[in-house]
Amino acid sequence: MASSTLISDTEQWKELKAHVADIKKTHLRDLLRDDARSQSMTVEFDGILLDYSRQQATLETVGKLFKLAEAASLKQKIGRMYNGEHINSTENRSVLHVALRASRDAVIQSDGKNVVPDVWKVLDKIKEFSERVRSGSWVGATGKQLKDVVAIGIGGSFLGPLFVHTALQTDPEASESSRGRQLRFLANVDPIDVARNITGLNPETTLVVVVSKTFTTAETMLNARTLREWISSALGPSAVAKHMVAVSTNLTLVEKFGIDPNNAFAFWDWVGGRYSVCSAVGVLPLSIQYGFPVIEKFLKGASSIDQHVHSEPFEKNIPVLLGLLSVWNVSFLGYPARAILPYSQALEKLAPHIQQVSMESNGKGVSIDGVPLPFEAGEIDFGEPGTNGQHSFYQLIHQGRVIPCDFIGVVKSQQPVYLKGEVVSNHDELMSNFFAQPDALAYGKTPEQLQKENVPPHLVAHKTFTGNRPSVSLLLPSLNAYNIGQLLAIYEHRVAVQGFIWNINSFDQWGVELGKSLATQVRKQLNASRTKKEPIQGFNFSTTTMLTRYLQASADIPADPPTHLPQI
Ligand SMILES: O=P(O)(O)OC[C@H]1O[C@](O)(CO)[C@@H](O)[C@@H]1O
Repeated sequence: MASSTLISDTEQWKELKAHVADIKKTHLRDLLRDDARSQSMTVEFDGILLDYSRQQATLETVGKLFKLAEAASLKQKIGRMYNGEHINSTENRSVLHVALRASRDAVIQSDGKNVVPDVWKVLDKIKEFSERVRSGSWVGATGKQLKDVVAIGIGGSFLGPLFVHTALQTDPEASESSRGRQLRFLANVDPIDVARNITGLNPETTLVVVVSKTFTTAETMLNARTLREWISSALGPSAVAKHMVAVSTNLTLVEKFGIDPNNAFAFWDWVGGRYSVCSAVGVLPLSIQYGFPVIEKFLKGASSIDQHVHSEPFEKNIPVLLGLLSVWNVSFLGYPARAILPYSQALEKLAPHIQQVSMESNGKGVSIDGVPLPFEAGEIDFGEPGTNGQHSFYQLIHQGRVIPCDFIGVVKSQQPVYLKGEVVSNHDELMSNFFAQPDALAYGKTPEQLQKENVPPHLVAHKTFTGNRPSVSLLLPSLNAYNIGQLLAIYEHRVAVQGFIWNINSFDQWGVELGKSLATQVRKQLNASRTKKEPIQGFNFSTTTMLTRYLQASADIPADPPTHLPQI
């Protein structure tokens, strides 16, 4: 496909469009009778089992999707990513998060330079620094050990590390190695988030890690200044050197902020924010919390999937299959959302993280060449761990709108519980639901079945489940650092695959800029109105009314208040 051609203009896309009518005639209830079909829709790699037999798809559909992948030059695009070409064309950058978890001897080029030695230089520095903090050879300004870490960052500088931290917290090895330590995340510029983060912490024993790719993000920088004040008002300004470190691509601004460049951990413009958890963004705070050896396992898990995506034929390639099926669901079957449903409480932050990875990457309206898309790209991602979600939004998924679901299960619980006399273990109870829900969605329940059960006629319609609702199931052997890395990389690559098929740029995010610049105008107005009583100017009636009310109702706040930090 020539780069300026819309994928929707290709024969392969049109064939899939025409094929939708064939699929609409089928029901998963019938498709699932064909064991040979189901068997060929099961793929295993490195301990992970993917079953996509509950997709509204036949083997013919999958064949057509592979042809679409060919038309979209998917293999070549994946290759171009791994070769360090500037596939993020609107920012003129390579996209090389795979280099962040490559082995020490790998060679991955960006702009003619092997970037792997730079990656390992930073990883070695993190290993050394995290060991010093953990062992107490790096202490705070008053000589006390730094037991607690507050990581300040937002978006990609927050969600990925929070996901991995939450997933590791209950892993036996990780929880053992983090005994006596706390890791907190300060993301929102809301001062309540500051209050929540510093409550119960002592500046003397706290290390603040400021994480920002650009080191200009308004929320992060204000939070960084706030915690700098928290430290220096308690321990004196010179304490900042011992209590604040940074992760950024912009080391000049780090130094300007007052953080010693020796205590800064670099990453590079070829790492997108939402793909940065495997850089110092995630590896530094997580290594301080859990120790570098645990986090190295996480990187190895992600690397295993990186190699799989790059080399495995599409028929057996888990992220490619998942990506193609998502394109099928969104662009052909017209399902705009996707539910991420991990049957593991440890994965409670997976959906929020993937929400950014997916929606910031693929929520685009034009092709990579700037041509408006005549089809919808991207999807609405949301989710909750099972079984909690079952008692919340599953009603809509079962009887309301059709939402393709990702069911993620784990064979061995991080924290098994067995109670003598119970029918099954607590984890088996959880997993009973993991196995049941996909079939409930696929098969549904017919009026005939209900009548046989003597359901009163006036309730039959209410109790009918139409079924034919698609899902995929992913079964992980366990949930240790390695598996968490695998899961992360599966989702990262799946999202990229979708973008490659849609021929959009999944690696820029211009859509976040407009709101930011309007907030700058409001910030200026608030300052001018509070300090110089300047009238509100340049806003429409609605915003002017709201701003007026806000300023009038908070007129008791002094124009130049003294520094005040949360007191709870
Ligand atoms: O790491 P930074 O530069 O502070 O950016 C934080 C986040 O802000 C965004 O630019 C969106 O506003 C994300 O893409 C990014 O992850």
